[in-house]
Amino acid sequence: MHLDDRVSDDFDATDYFQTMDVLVKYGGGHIISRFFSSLFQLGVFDHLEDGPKHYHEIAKLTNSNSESIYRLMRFFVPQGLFVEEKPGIFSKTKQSSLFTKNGIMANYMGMFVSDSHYQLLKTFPETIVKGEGQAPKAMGVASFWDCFKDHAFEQSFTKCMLGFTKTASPNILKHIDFSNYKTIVDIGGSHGDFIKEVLKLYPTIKHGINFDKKEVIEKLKQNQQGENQKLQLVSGNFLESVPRGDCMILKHILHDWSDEDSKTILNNVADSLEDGGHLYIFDFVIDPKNYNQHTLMYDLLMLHLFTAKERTKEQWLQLVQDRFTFVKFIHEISIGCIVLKKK
Ligand SMILES: C[S@@+](CC[C@H](N)C(=O)[O-])C[C@H]1O[C@@H](n2cnc3c(N)ncnc32)[C@H](O)[C@@H]1O
Repeated sequence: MHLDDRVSDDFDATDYFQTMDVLVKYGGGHIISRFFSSLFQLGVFDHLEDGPKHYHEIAKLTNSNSESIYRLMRFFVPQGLFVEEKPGIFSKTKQSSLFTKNGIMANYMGMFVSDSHYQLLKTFPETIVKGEGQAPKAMGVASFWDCFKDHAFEQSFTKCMLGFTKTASPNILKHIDFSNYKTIVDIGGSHGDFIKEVLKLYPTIKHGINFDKKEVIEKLKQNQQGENQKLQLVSGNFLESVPRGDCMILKHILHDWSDEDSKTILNNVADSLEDGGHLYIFDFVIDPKNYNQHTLMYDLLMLHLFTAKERTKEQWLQLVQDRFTFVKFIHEISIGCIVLKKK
């Protein structure tokens, strides 16, 4: 090796591990993803639910090689997925329970590690070159939402969103008081889980409307007989109109849409919002002084899927200013929350 081929002389152990971190996390993300999905496929998370177990027992239960399963589980201890309580004895954590076969994140996880998701990202470099999302091209559709014509896809997406909501709802409900509203409308409410939680917590709310695309609402109607009498399932297109209410929710909606389409949605919301009512937008807020990598990952995913984006505080304020007055950001809400009043 020539001397010039080496990194500089002050490249020390810290630099070495930082480089390896970058390599493993970004270059080798797919490697770790396969490790993780193996745990999921073998049902390792499920087997820890009823108490800590020695890896020999996990190996028996999953029909696996003892030493291999030990090494796989050990890999995820630093990530906080398991605790190795005593040598060879592993216990579950808050995180591992979410990834059991019926766990809240199981569907999300299933989608992330599926071959079709890998396929979907093959066109990502083209997205960057063109500045327009090429995921629909990789999926063979004109727009991502066309995939909903395939019921299996729609169901799997809806279950993913349910996982997202289940993890975010407790934090949202802790920081917002919905008690003064009469009619709450969840626009693009998908599975309807969020509005059901709100109705359960606030018996004074008279009416809840879960509004979404026809494909989503029809499926919900088939499965939800005899549920909450106050909950109405309404189908439609939020680019055309939305139902009336004094509390409007847009949760993980506007980050799927360009500024132009978002303004159309916001106009329709303003037209249907009762005087004195509020709009709650739940979407990430990019803080350039404190970047959050999770938010920035979704920003790129939104670009790839929808030619859309996550927004900074300033971008949000500019987007809503034609029809809404800014009330506040609720910073305690992990997924971001902007509260607005109609102008
Ligand atoms: C990213 S999901 C968010 C779901 C839900 N709000 C949540 O946070 O879990 C976007 C939702 O918007 C719905 N959607 C997409 N286009 C729509 C349209 N034109 N009219 C009504 N709903 C639409 C989708 O069916 C989907 O349920």
